[in-house]
Amino acid sequence: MNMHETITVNNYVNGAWTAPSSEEKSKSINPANMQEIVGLVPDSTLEDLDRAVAAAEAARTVWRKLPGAERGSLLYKAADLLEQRADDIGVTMTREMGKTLPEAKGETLRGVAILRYYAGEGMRKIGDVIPSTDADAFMYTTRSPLGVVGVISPWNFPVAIPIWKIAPALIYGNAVVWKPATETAVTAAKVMACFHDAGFPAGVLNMVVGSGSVIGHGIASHPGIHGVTFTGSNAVGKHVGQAALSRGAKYQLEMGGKNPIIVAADADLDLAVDAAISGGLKSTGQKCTATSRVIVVKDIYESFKARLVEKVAALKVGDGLDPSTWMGPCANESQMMQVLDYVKKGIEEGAELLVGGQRVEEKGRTNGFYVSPAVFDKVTATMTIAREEIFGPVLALIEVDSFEEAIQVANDSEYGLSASIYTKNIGHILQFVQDMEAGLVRVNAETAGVELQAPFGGMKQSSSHSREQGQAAIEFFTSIKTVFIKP
Ligand SMILES: NC(=O)C1=CN([C@@H]2O[C@H](COP(=O)(O)OP(=O)(O)OC[C@H]3O[C@@H](n4cnc5c(N)ncnc54)[C@H](OP(=O)(O)O)[C@@H]3O)[C@@H](O)[C@H]2O)C=CC1
Ligand SMILES: O=C(O)CCC(=O)C(=O)O
Repeated sequence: MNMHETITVNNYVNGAWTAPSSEEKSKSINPANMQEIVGLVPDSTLEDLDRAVAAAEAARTVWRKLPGAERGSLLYKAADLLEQRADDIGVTMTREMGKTLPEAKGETLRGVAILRYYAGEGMRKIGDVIPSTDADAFMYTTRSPLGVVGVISPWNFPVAIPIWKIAPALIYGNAVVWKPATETAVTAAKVMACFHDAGFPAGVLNMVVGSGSVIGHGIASHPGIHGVTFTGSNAVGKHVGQAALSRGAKYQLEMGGKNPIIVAADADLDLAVDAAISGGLKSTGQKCTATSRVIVVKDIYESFKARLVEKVAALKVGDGLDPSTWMGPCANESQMMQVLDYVKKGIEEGAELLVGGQRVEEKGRTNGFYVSPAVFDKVTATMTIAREEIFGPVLALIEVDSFEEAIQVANDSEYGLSASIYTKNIGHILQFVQDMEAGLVRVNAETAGVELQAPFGGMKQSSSHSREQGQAAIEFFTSIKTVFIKP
């Protein structure tokens, strides 16, 4: 396929690519070069959504009654196809939302591994035998799928996040209606094509592309959708949760983070600097698990800061398809403006910008949404850049007097998604693990980078307190049924 072909995206409903009922289309543009149109993306209507929900409703009973191993074999086929197409899908992702090609391809292969993991779930246990007080009775638990599940996914992991929602939904016997982020609808269509070519029965998985306010809201409020799983911003997540709750549907929300890395006095400084950079700036800081608060104990503050600034200043910003690029552009103009606004606010509130934080408009990069990675010094816990999710390449350095103060500052956030510490002190490690209010705590490792076989989710405002991925996913995508049988 020509790398610069403009792709027209359609919906996928009842086993077929389907033109939406509205002719309206928006352009998906390359954030590294806004003149390049990657795709034309439909603005579907509620009529399109209704068709997809009806198709899922019609398909769900036969799908649920298939043996888990048969559902799994289709997921294995989809995984093989995704693997075969990983180069093309990686390039499409980079062109559509800007992350570098190695990251985009790595994410696609992570999608393959997630599909294979959940394919295997079709052969694993779904219940327990529980002794009854009645000696003649047999009591056990089994699991029922929810029915039709709505998946609302964001643009920052356009392959991995939808797959870690769709794959468990399907393997546990649900039918799915998926609304991908408009920003990455072309990538989504290529993922959808893998499921289509794998031969899933019509109606089991449907994709409707359209705006969040129409199709996303439509999914959250649709009486034919029994469960909604969402990843994205806090404001939208809360709205989705409320809409689902008000009609008694199950919901799961994964939202923002303001993730801290604590650098203790005995940390290996080179490793800690690399972790702050990788955790905070890979994917242009556009991860919910991105490091954004770097909390450093005073003894080593100056030497950590000097090493960090030197390395950040040397990072190469550019088109993610260029192999020499370390960090790509922001995913779109509004993300870039959001980052620049936070930089401005940081300066206005008294933080000192040590490096970066500027729009990059040098030769060859005038057409993209490039921002140089930023490091702020003299950040206090009350400043906006220490409290709100920036979702961009900005690190806020916070100096503390002691390890105890570091933990207290790290917990001083409405979010609680991930947190990391660099130290060799076993006492501090144990205290960090115990006291840190976050769903994912990592010791001598960066804040980002979740493993597909482990539960993932946040505390406080970062999630609806449920967990995704690993075997934890079964809790959302099924209901427990307790069975009591007496002869
Ligand atoms: N935690 C995370 O992983 C993510 C966090 N974010 C945060 O959100 C900010 C904004 O990014 P943005 O893409 O706008 O995130 P949103 O929360 O708006 O988007 C996430 C998904 O929700 C959909 N959506 C939007 N509005 C509604 C609605 N009213 N009802 C139901 N669904 C809706 C979007 O559709 P559409 O694409 O059509 O808008 C998209 O599919 C980022 O700067 C970042 O702070 C963003 C992405 C991921
Ligand atoms: O850190 C990761 O690998 C996952 C991040 C994530 O889930 C997100 O940004 O939404």
